[in-house]
Amino acid sequence: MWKREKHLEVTDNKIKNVTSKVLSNIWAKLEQVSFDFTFKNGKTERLRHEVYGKADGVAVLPYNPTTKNVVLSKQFRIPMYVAGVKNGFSIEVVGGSIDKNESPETSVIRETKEEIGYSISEIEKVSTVFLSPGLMREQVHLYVAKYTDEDKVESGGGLAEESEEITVLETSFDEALKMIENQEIIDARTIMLLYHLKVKGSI
Ligand SMILES: Nc1nc2c(ncn2[C@@H]2O[C@H](COP(=O)(O)OP(=O)(O)O[C@H]3O[C@H](CO)[C@@H](O)[C@H](O)[C@@H]3O)[C@@H](O)[C@H]2O)c(=O)[nH]1
Ligand SMILES: [Mg+2]
Repeated sequence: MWKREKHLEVTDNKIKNVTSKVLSNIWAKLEQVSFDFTFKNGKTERLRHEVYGKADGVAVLPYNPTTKNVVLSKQFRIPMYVAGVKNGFSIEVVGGSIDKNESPETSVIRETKEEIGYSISEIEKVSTVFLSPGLMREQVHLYVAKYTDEDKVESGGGLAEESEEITVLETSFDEALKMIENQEIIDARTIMLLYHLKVKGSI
């Protein structure tokens, strides 16, 4: 199982007496964490902060170096809708929450088949990132993966039993980059992975 090396030495003397109270635990857990924080001037204060999260997540950008295409997905995102953005429809990389007892790699392969119908095997790790460090404890493992047309084995579209309705969107890499510039793509994971391919010159 993936584990980030913890840098406890940095915070050892600054943070003490960490306690947590669960405020809500329906889909994910919302905790109120209390802790003693010692400021640079030596003063210590008891602080409280809300932290939200479920499991960690994965996201993957499949790319085809021969056709210079990438495969994205389009789906309704209620948090975006509530924020008043783009009618709530978001163009994104494949991704989701890691199931219990699943490795990030197995999760990437499962989500790719469920959401866009591709069977991928050559996955390449890019990074593990926090998307909203002031709110979320979730860490998202980011990947890119080469695919060919032969890897399309199912229609995709997401799981009906999870009320998912996903449109598969195969598009040229250049077109995807333009969609970042014109704000059609505003999901951070998607922007990171498209720019990763560009910087590395992988496509
Ligand atoms: N987030 C969320 N999802 C819910 C809820 N109730 C049901 N779901 C359903 O659970 C499924 C989750 O699908 P995934 O593919 O696993 O996740 P995702 O929504 O694509 O991924 C996003 O949310 C994950 C947490 O749920 C994150 O781990 C991931 O990084 C990303 O932000 C979706 O069909 C979603 O509608 C809820 O209260 N909250
Ligand atoms: Mg998903």
